[in-house]
Amino acid sequence: MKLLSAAQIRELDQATIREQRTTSTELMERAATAVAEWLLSHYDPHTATDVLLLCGPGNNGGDGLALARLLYYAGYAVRLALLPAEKYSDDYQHNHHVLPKIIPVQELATDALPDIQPTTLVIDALFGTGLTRPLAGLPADVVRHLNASHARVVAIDLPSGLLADAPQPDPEAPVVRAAHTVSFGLPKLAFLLPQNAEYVGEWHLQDIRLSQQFIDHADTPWHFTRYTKPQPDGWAAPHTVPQPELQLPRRNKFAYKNTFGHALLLAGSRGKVGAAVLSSGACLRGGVGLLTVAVPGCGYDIIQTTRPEAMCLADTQADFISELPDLKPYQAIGIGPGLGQEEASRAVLEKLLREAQVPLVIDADALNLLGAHRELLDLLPENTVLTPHLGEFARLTEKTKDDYHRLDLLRDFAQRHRCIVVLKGAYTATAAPDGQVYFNGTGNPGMGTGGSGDVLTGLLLALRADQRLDPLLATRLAVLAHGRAGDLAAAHTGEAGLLAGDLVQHIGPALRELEAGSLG
Ligand SMILES: NC(=O)C1=CN([C@@H]2O[C@H](COP(=O)(O)OP(=O)(O)OC[C@H]3O[C@@H](n4cnc5c(N)ncnc54)[C@H](OP(=O)(O)O)[C@@H]3O)[C@@H](O)[C@H]2O)[C@@H](O)CC1
Ligand SMILES: Nc1ncnc2c1ncn2[C@@H]1O[C@H](COP(=O)(O)OP(=O)(O)O)[C@@H](O)[C@H]1O
Ligand SMILES: [K+]
Repeated sequence: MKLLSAAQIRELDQATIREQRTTSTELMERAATAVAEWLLSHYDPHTATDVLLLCGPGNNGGDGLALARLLYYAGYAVRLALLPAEKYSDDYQHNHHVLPKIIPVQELATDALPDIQPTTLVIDALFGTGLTRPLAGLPADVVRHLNASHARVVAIDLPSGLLADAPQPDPEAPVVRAAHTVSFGLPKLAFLLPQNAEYVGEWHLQDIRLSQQFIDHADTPWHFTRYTKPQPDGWAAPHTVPQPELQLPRRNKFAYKNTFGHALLLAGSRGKVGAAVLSSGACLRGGVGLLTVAVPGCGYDIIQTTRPEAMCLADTQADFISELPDLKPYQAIGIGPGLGQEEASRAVLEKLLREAQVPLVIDADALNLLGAHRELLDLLPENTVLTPHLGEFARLTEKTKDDYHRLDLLRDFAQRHRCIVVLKGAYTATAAPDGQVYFNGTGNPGMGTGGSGDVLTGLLLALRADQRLDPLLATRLAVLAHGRAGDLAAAHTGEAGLLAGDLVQHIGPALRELEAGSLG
């Protein structure tokens, strides 16, 4: 699904109204109803006995007013605190007019801030996508007061004070710290960045039937991929995004192992042969036709014992890789997990970049070697896949000012070097050579454990060797399936107990789901 800018979201609202011959008032009612439904399924009116709605003067505040009415009729004890302003949006005024008179309303002032107890459920409807400047004066006082209360906050659309698509111009200005953000239709770029996690909390999307036609035609470099469980009868909600062609093709009855390719993995050094074990396991479970693992001498027996399905080439050096095998047999080559940064291994990497005629996957120490020898970047063959985590990415580029700056660097790097960069993290961002960026919605914090990245490299290598998949599809599928394997594994082990080896065990089921699954 696409991520749109604040300006595009405003146009989307207008397009929806035009296309569906509805009114902005009706659209606001849909939005408020969607939030009310979410609240009803998360907070029982009998236990949420004090619900305070903070409303600003625009349509976000209008959502809050409409929601107050709906919650009142649903049996919640609601009260309102309104920001005074010179002008209010039309729909705000409408919803103010139709508010049941019985709901207590307070006008906010610096010396009249609302009573907020830790047990109060606060709905933040101060500002949404219409924020034009950092919060100051009374709105800032209200937000500071709210944040100091430690009450549970549910933000409508966006935590107030946060921009949907850009860094905060004034880092000192306050932003609401929400436990939950309930947003409409599409996620916002701001939700996916670690620097905003403390404000956004958990985010949730509610469908309000925004114009699919507008979304389909909207121009944006940002995309979000999540896994949604297929409905039993193949039914998909009408206003989820059209199903992108992000499925693993089923295996043809007469497919032979050549179809799935012969991969070469160069991995491991003394003390880090485990990385080669994990990565090769993932490659095999990823469905590769044949796998050869090149390891230093010390890794030979280990690979032969733990991965009988793979062939193994032992380097003449015992502790690190110093030789590049003959590349002719292979359809894809991966290098990096546990490699170490010996000069001889750097030379192998350079030779590989100069000689390889097939897809490459570059990870871990191979990335660190590229960072330390930037002249090698000019040798990267087109569509090479690089899989840095944040630290490796900083070594490849520069120290970043904030998450938005990092995204700029990411797009720039992929475009300049004509390669695919998988920037790993909670919402792994895959940048394509054309500057498009795909955030991944699968995975969990249990995957923050040694070896998880090695597993991704192996899986990616398998899908890059698969002759049926193009480079970007293979990469996006691998990232999606890797996270999904993490989610399936965590269902058994819990997040804390998750090991990278568990990811390997769940790659098969994750890929099987993607064969039949639907994605949005
Ligand atoms: N459109 C639709 O049909 C639908 C929209 N929906 C909802 O509308 C929301 C967007 O509404 P919106 O565009 O009215 O903007 P909103 O976030 O309420 O803020 C604008 C107001 O705040 C003011 N203001 C801004 N910055 C300020 C500051 N720092 N300090 C003080 N004031 C500041 C600004 O005043 P001004 O800048 O003119 O001074 C203006 O009065 C969106 O997030 C979603 O919740 C849903 O109902 C679905 C249907
Ligand atoms: N909080 C999280 N949510 C989702 N995925 C995560 C999270 N933390 C880590 N991961 C995933 O786990 C993997 C960790 O990779 P990496 O940092 O290279 O680990 P290692 O070097 O130990 O193999 C990446 O694919 C990353 O996206
Ligand atoms: K808000």
